[in-house]
Amino acid sequence: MPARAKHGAIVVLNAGSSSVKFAAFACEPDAAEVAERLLHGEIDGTGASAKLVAWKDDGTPLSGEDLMAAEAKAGHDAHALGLLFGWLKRQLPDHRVRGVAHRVVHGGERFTRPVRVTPEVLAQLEALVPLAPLHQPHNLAAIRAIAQMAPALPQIACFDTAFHAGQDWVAQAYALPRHIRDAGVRRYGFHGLSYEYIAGALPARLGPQAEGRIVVAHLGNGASLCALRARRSVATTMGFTALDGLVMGTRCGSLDPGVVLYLAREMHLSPAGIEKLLYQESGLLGVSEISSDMRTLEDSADPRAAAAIDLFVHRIGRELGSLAAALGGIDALVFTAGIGEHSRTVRQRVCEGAAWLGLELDEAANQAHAARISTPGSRVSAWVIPTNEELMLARHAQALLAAKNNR
Ligand SMILES: Nc1ncnc2c1ncn2[C@@H]1O[C@H](COP(=O)(O)OP(=O)(O)O)[C@@H](O)[C@H]1O
Ligand SMILES: CC(=O)OP(=O)(O)O
Ligand SMILES: [Mg+2]
Repeated sequence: MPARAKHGAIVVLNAGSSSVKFAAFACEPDAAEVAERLLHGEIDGTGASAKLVAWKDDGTPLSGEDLMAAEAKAGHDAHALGLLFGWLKRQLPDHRVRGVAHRVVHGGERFTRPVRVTPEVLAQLEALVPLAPLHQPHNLAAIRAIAQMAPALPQIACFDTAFHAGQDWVAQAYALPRHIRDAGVRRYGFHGLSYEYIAGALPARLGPQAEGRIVVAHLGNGASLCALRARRSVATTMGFTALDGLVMGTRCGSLDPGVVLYLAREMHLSPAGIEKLLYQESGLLGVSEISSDMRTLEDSADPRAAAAIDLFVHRIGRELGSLAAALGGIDALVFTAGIGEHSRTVRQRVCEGAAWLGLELDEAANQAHAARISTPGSRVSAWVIPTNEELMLARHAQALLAAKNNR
């Protein structure tokens, strides 16, 4: 029997700090755009508490023994990702997987656009592991696991840092000696795939205002703000690493560098101990001593949970003022990612704190998770736009593969 002609598909993997999101999109070799999403899912959490869920795009839940095994191996583990990839391929019997796109958090100075992964590229990305210890090792482990299973399959790395690469020098520089800057120590910024997706989604929602002065609040387990002018990144709260800026699930956000010196000299913490403290034991978890998860904190009656949320909201307000200053004013505020899309309380408190900027919250719209949550008369509009990093990954991979085909 002649083999059936197969459609093309692109698989995408988005390994964040608290989850691995995955999806497959249909796309033909020369098409300008990816077609429909075929399936999607998520491994939420790591270790014993990891939960793995997947759905076809019509909403039908998917399951399978490999998926359960991947769950048992817990999330970021390379073997689990290998199992997951094998399972994904079997879910797509009518499709030939043409490529796998990965979110890679740090691209450093060199990678400012998506790139096909080669052994040389992988080595360069490896050197950036110290700059993104919560993410980069998992991103690269996934690439390696799939390369072992399917050595000829194109893998495409898409960078969280790339969207910010065009910022002005002043937005990127630290006031450190020049030779330190020349060694690559500067602000990079992250969550770029999310901001790029939102920038693309703005015109349909905001009309001409989309080209104005906009702050996007990506509030997930990692959290940052990005100032957009004409839909380009002008400034952002994360810096050299994804530690800077806002309070996050387990990360401290902005910190006087004198604290790091004090921890080392006076409290005798090693570099590894400081890294663990700042990346994994601080933020909402460190302040509340309860959880890094906003849902758990919002459900808790413990005053320490309330204090952690207070600090989270306070820091957003301060950083929002800073980005509004960088933009010379603000026309719109957009909420996205896990907390931004789902937490009415956080959105309400952030918007109330931004009243001085001219933002008036529409409480009913906020309660209803409406797309626009500011009043019609509000000078600054406020929005909730679900992000879609996975679609951005698929689009980048498709563009890169199509460019290769057409050469
Ligand atoms: N309904 C909800 N209410 C409040 N917070 C929520 C809700 N759903 C998800 N979150 C929060 O979103 C965060 C995870 O965001 P997400 O963007 O998925 O994370 P990641 O950075 O791993 O991609 C967690 O703090 C989680 O508690
Ligand atoms: C860069 C970053 O913090 O990513 P995430 O929010 O997915 O952890
Ligand atoms: Mg994320």
